Amino acid sequence: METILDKIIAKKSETIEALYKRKDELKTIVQSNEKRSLLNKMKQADVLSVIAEFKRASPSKGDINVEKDPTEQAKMYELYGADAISVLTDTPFFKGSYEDLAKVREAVNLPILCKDFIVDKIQIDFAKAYGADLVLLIAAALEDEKLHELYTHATKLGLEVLLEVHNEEELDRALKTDAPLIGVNNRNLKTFEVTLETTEKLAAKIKESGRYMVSESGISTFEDILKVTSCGANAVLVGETFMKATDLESKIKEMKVSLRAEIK
Ligand SMILES: O=P(O)(O)OC[C@@H](O)[C@@H](O)c1c[nH]c2ccccc12
Repeated sequence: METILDKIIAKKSETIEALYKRKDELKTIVQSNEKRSLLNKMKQADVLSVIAEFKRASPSKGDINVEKDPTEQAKMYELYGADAISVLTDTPFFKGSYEDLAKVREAVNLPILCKDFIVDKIQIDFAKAYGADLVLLIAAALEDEKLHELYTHATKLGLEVLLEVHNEEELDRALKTDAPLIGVNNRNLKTFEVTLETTEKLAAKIKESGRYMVSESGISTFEDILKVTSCGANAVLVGETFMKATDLESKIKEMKVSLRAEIK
Protein backbone atom coordinates (compact mmCIF):
# COMPACT_ATOMS: atom_id res chain seq x y z
CA MET A 1 0.00 0.00 0.00
CA GLU A 2 1.25 3.46 -0.87
CA THR A 3 1.80 5.47 2.31
CA ILE A 4 1.81 9.25 2.61
CA LEU A 5 5.58 9.09 3.04
CA ASP A 6 5.84 7.31 -0.33
CA LYS A 7 3.67 10.02 -1.89
CA ILE A 8 5.79 12.84 -0.45
CA ILE A 9 9.01 11.19 -1.61
CA ALA A 10 7.60 10.50 -5.08
CA LYS A 11 6.70 14.17 -5.44
CA LYS A 12 10.24 15.17 -4.39
CA SER A 13 11.67 14.10 -7.72
CA GLU A 14 9.90 17.10 -9.32
CA THR A 15 11.28 19.47 -6.69
CA ILE A 16 14.77 18.08 -7.13
CA GLU A 17 14.63 18.45 -10.89
CA ALA A 18 13.59 22.09 -10.43
CA LEU A 19 16.42 22.67 -7.94
CA TYR A 20 19.02 21.32 -10.37
CA LYS A 21 17.71 23.84 -12.91
CA ARG A 22 18.24 26.60 -10.34
CA LYS A 23 21.73 25.37 -9.50
CA ASP A 24 23.50 28.52 -10.72
CA GLU A 25 21.62 30.48 -8.10
CA LEU A 26 23.79 28.81 -5.47
CA LYS A 27 26.89 30.57 -6.77
CA THR A 28 25.31 33.99 -6.39
CA ILE A 29 24.35 33.57 -2.76
CA VAL A 30 26.93 34.82 -0.31
CA GLN A 31 27.02 32.40 2.58
CA SER A 32 28.03 33.49 6.00
CA ASN A 33 30.44 31.34 7.92
CA GLU A 34 28.94 32.15 11.27
CA LYS A 35 28.65 28.98 13.35
CA ARG A 36 25.41 28.48 15.19
CA SER A 37 25.39 25.09 16.87
CA LEU A 38 22.29 23.60 18.43
CA LEU A 39 24.35 20.66 19.64
CA ASN A 40 26.73 22.86 21.62
CA LYS A 41 23.78 24.66 23.16
CA MET A 42 22.23 21.35 24.15
CA LYS A 43 25.50 20.09 25.62
CA GLN A 44 25.73 23.11 27.87
CA ALA A 45 22.05 23.36 28.77
CA ASP A 46 20.64 22.29 32.08
CA VAL A 47 17.13 23.07 30.98
CA LEU A 48 15.17 21.44 28.17
CA SER A 49 15.97 22.96 24.76
CA VAL A 50 13.01 24.01 22.68
CA ILE A 51 13.04 23.88 18.88
CA ALA A 52 10.09 25.92 17.67
CA GLU A 53 8.76 25.14 14.22
CA PHE A 54 7.28 27.35 11.52
CA LYS A 55 4.62 25.08 10.02
CA ARG A 56 1.70 26.44 7.99
CA ALA A 57 0.10 23.14 7.09
CA SER A 58 0.72 19.41 7.09
CA PRO A 59 -0.72 16.37 5.34
CA SER A 60 -2.11 15.04 8.63
CA LYS A 61 -3.67 18.29 9.89
CA GLY A 62 -4.38 20.29 6.73
CA ASP A 63 -4.04 24.03 7.27
CA ILE A 64 -2.61 24.74 10.73
CA ASN A 65 -2.04 28.49 10.45
CA VAL A 66 -1.67 29.97 7.01
CA GLU A 67 -1.97 33.58 8.18
CA LYS A 68 1.25 33.73 10.17
CA ASP A 69 4.24 35.56 8.78
CA PRO A 70 7.58 33.72 9.09
CA THR A 71 9.55 36.85 10.02
CA GLU A 72 7.23 37.83 12.86
CA GLN A 73 6.76 34.31 14.17
CA ALA A 74 10.52 33.70 14.19
CA LYS A 75 11.14 36.91 16.12
CA MET A 76 8.57 35.86 18.72
CA TYR A 77 10.16 32.42 19.03
CA GLU A 78 13.53 34.04 19.70
CA LEU A 79 12.13 36.65 22.07
CA TYR A 80 10.30 34.06 24.18
CA GLY A 81 13.32 31.82 24.59
CA ALA A 82 13.28 29.18 21.86
CA ASP A 83 16.74 27.62 21.37
CA ALA A 84 16.40 26.94 17.65
CA ILE A 85 13.85 27.32 14.89
CA SER A 86 12.70 24.65 12.48
CA VAL A 87 11.38 25.79 9.11
CA LEU A 88 9.40 23.51 6.82
CA THR A 89 10.64 23.99 3.25
CA ASP A 90 8.45 21.39 1.56
CA THR A 91 5.88 23.15 -0.62
CA PRO A 92 3.36 20.60 -1.92
CA PHE A 93 2.42 19.09 1.44
CA PHE A 94 3.48 21.67 4.05
CA LYS A 95 3.15 24.99 2.16
CA GLY A 96 6.70 25.98 3.08
CA SER A 97 9.64 27.17 0.96
CA TYR A 98 13.32 28.13 0.93
CA GLU A 99 12.08 31.73 0.88
CA ASP A 100 10.55 31.12 4.32
CA LEU A 101 13.91 29.79 5.45
CA ALA A 102 15.67 32.91 4.15
CA LYS A 103 13.18 35.18 5.92
CA VAL A 104 13.68 33.41 9.22
CA ARG A 105 17.47 33.59 8.75
CA GLU A 106 17.16 37.37 8.30
CA ALA A 107 14.96 37.70 11.36
CA VAL A 108 16.88 35.80 14.04
CA ASN A 109 20.31 34.67 15.14
CA LEU A 110 19.26 31.24 16.43
CA PRO A 111 20.32 27.94 14.86
CA ILE A 112 17.86 27.03 12.10
CA LEU A 113 16.81 23.54 11.09
CA CYS A 114 15.78 23.01 7.47
CA LYS A 115 12.85 20.62 7.81
CA ASP A 116 12.22 18.67 4.66
CA PHE A 117 12.24 15.21 3.15
CA ILE A 118 15.82 15.22 1.97
CA VAL A 119 16.68 12.54 -0.56
CA ASP A 120 19.25 14.36 -2.69
CA LYS A 121 22.40 16.40 -2.00
CA ILE A 122 21.04 19.38 -3.90
CA GLN A 123 18.43 19.93 -1.18
CA ILE A 124 21.24 20.19 1.36
CA ASP A 125 23.07 22.70 -0.86
CA PHE A 126 19.94 24.86 -1.02
CA ALA A 127 19.32 24.52 2.71
CA LYS A 128 22.84 25.76 3.39
CA ALA A 129 22.59 28.60 0.86
CA TYR A 130 19.31 29.83 2.31
CA GLY A 131 20.70 29.96 5.82
CA ALA A 132 20.17 26.65 7.60
CA ASP A 133 22.55 25.47 10.33
CA LEU A 134 21.05 21.99 10.57
CA VAL A 135 19.24 19.62 8.27
CA LEU A 136 16.83 16.80 9.02
CA LEU A 137 17.55 13.33 7.68
CA ILE A 138 14.72 10.82 8.04
CA ALA A 139 15.80 7.19 8.44
CA ALA A 140 12.41 5.93 7.21
CA ALA A 141 12.94 7.71 3.89
CA LEU A 142 16.55 6.66 3.23
CA GLU A 143 18.44 3.46 2.58
CA ASP A 144 21.67 3.05 4.58
CA GLU A 145 23.94 4.02 1.73
CA LYS A 146 21.98 7.17 0.89
CA LEU A 147 21.75 8.09 4.54
CA HIS A 148 25.53 7.92 4.89
CA GLU A 149 26.08 9.86 1.68
CA LEU A 150 23.74 12.68 2.73
CA TYR A 151 25.07 12.71 6.29
CA THR A 152 28.64 13.09 4.99
CA HIS A 153 27.62 15.80 2.54
CA ALA A 154 25.86 17.84 5.23
CA THR A 155 28.73 17.62 7.70
CA LYS A 156 31.22 18.56 4.99
CA LEU A 157 29.26 21.75 4.44
CA GLY A 158 29.47 22.49 8.15
CA LEU A 159 25.83 21.63 8.83
CA GLU A 160 24.63 19.67 11.83
CA VAL A 161 22.28 16.77 11.23
CA LEU A 162 19.18 15.84 13.16
CA LEU A 163 18.75 12.18 12.35
CA GLU A 164 15.13 11.16 12.75
CA VAL A 165 13.89 7.70 13.73
CA HIS A 166 10.54 6.25 14.64
CA ASN A 167 11.23 2.67 15.73
CA GLU A 168 13.98 0.41 16.98
CA GLU A 169 15.02 -0.82 13.57
CA GLU A 170 15.53 2.74 12.35
CA LEU A 171 17.32 3.63 15.57
CA ASP A 172 19.78 0.76 15.10
CA ARG A 173 20.53 2.07 11.63
CA ALA A 174 20.94 5.60 12.96
CA LEU A 175 23.37 4.40 15.61
CA LYS A 176 25.60 2.97 12.91
CA THR A 177 26.34 6.56 11.89
CA ASP A 178 28.14 8.86 14.28
CA ALA A 179 25.28 11.39 14.30
CA PRO A 180 25.29 12.96 17.76
CA LEU A 181 21.70 14.28 17.49
CA ILE A 182 18.90 11.74 17.27
CA GLY A 183 15.31 12.85 16.83
CA VAL A 184 12.49 10.54 17.83
CA ASN A 185 9.41 11.35 15.81
CA ASN A 186 6.36 10.52 17.89
CA ARG A 187 4.34 10.65 14.68
CA ASN A 188 4.44 7.62 12.43
CA LEU A 189 4.93 9.13 8.98
CA LYS A 190 3.21 6.16 7.38
CA THR A 191 0.01 6.11 9.45
CA PHE A 192 0.07 9.54 11.18
CA GLU A 193 -0.51 7.90 14.53
CA VAL A 194 1.02 10.05 17.31
CA THR A 195 2.08 8.72 20.70
CA LEU A 196 4.75 9.82 23.16
CA GLU A 197 5.33 6.15 23.94
CA THR A 198 7.61 6.20 20.89
CA THR A 199 10.04 8.43 22.79
CA GLU A 200 9.63 6.34 25.95
CA LYS A 201 10.41 3.12 24.07
CA LEU A 202 13.57 4.35 22.33
CA ALA A 203 14.98 6.63 25.01
CA ALA A 204 17.12 4.14 26.94
CA LYS A 205 19.05 2.98 23.87
CA ILE A 206 19.71 6.54 22.72
CA LYS A 207 20.95 7.57 26.15
CA GLU A 208 23.14 4.49 26.40
CA SER A 209 24.75 5.38 23.09
CA GLY A 210 25.72 8.79 24.45
CA ARG A 211 23.74 10.69 21.79
CA TYR A 212 21.56 13.69 22.43
CA MET A 213 17.83 13.15 22.07
CA VAL A 214 15.15 15.37 20.59
CA SER A 215 11.52 14.32 21.06
CA GLU A 216 9.49 15.48 18.05
CA SER A 217 5.77 15.91 17.37
CA GLY A 218 2.58 15.75 19.39
CA ILE A 219 3.91 17.78 22.29
CA SER A 220 1.50 20.33 23.70
CA THR A 221 1.06 20.20 27.47
CA PHE A 222 3.27 20.41 30.53
CA GLU A 223 2.47 16.72 31.18
CA ASP A 224 3.89 15.88 27.77
CA ILE A 225 7.08 17.73 28.67
CA LEU A 226 7.41 15.81 31.93
CA LYS A 227 6.91 12.52 30.12
CA VAL A 228 9.68 13.09 27.60
CA THR A 229 12.15 14.73 29.98
CA SER A 230 11.73 11.98 32.56
CA CYS A 231 13.00 9.45 30.03
CA GLY A 232 15.90 11.67 29.03
CA ALA A 233 14.96 13.98 26.13
CA ASN A 234 17.37 16.91 25.88
CA ALA A 235 15.12 18.86 23.53
CA VAL A 236 11.63 18.98 22.09
CA LEU A 237 10.52 19.97 18.61
CA VAL A 238 7.12 21.66 18.67
CA GLY A 239 5.11 22.87 15.67
CA GLU A 240 1.33 22.93 15.80
CA THR A 241 1.05 23.91 19.47
CA PHE A 242 3.15 27.04 18.90
CA MET A 243 1.56 27.92 15.55
CA LYS A 244 -1.87 27.90 17.22
CA ALA A 245 -0.95 29.28 20.65
CA THR A 246 -2.87 32.32 21.85
CA ASP A 247 -0.27 32.90 24.57
CA LEU A 248 2.97 31.84 22.89
CA GLU A 249 5.20 33.33 25.57
CA SER A 250 3.83 31.17 28.39
CA LYS A 251 3.61 28.11 26.11
CA ILE A 252 7.34 28.29 25.38
CA LYS A 253 8.35 29.25 28.90
CA GLU A 254 6.48 26.37 30.56
CA MET A 255 8.57 23.97 28.47
CA LYS A 256 11.93 25.21 29.72
CA VAL A 257 12.03 22.74 32.62
CA SER A 258 15.17 21.74 34.45
CA LEU A 259 16.77 18.57 33.10
CA ARG A 260 18.78 17.79 36.17
CA ALA A 261 15.68 17.55 38.33
CA GLU A 262 13.70 15.41 35.89
CA ILE A 263 16.16 12.68 34.99
CA LYS A 264 15.94 9.85 37.45
O1 LIG B 1 3.32 19.93 14.87
P1 LIG B 1 3.94 18.97 15.84
O2 LIG B 1 3.05 17.79 16.13
O3 LIG B 1 4.42 19.68 17.08
O4 LIG B 1 5.24 18.36 15.11
C1 LIG B 1 6.39 19.14 14.83
C2 LIG B 1 7.45 18.30 14.08
O5 LIG B 1 7.91 17.30 14.93
C3 LIG B 1 6.87 17.69 12.79
O6 LIG B 1 6.52 18.74 11.96
C4 LIG B 1 7.83 16.75 12.07
C5 LIG B 1 8.69 15.85 12.64
N1 LIG B 1 9.36 15.18 11.71
C6 LIG B 1 8.98 15.61 10.49
C7 LIG B 1 9.42 15.24 9.21
C8 LIG B 1 8.88 15.90 8.14
C9 LIG B 1 7.88 16.86 8.30
C10 LIG B 1 7.44 17.24 9.57
C11 LIG B 1 7.99 16.61 10.67
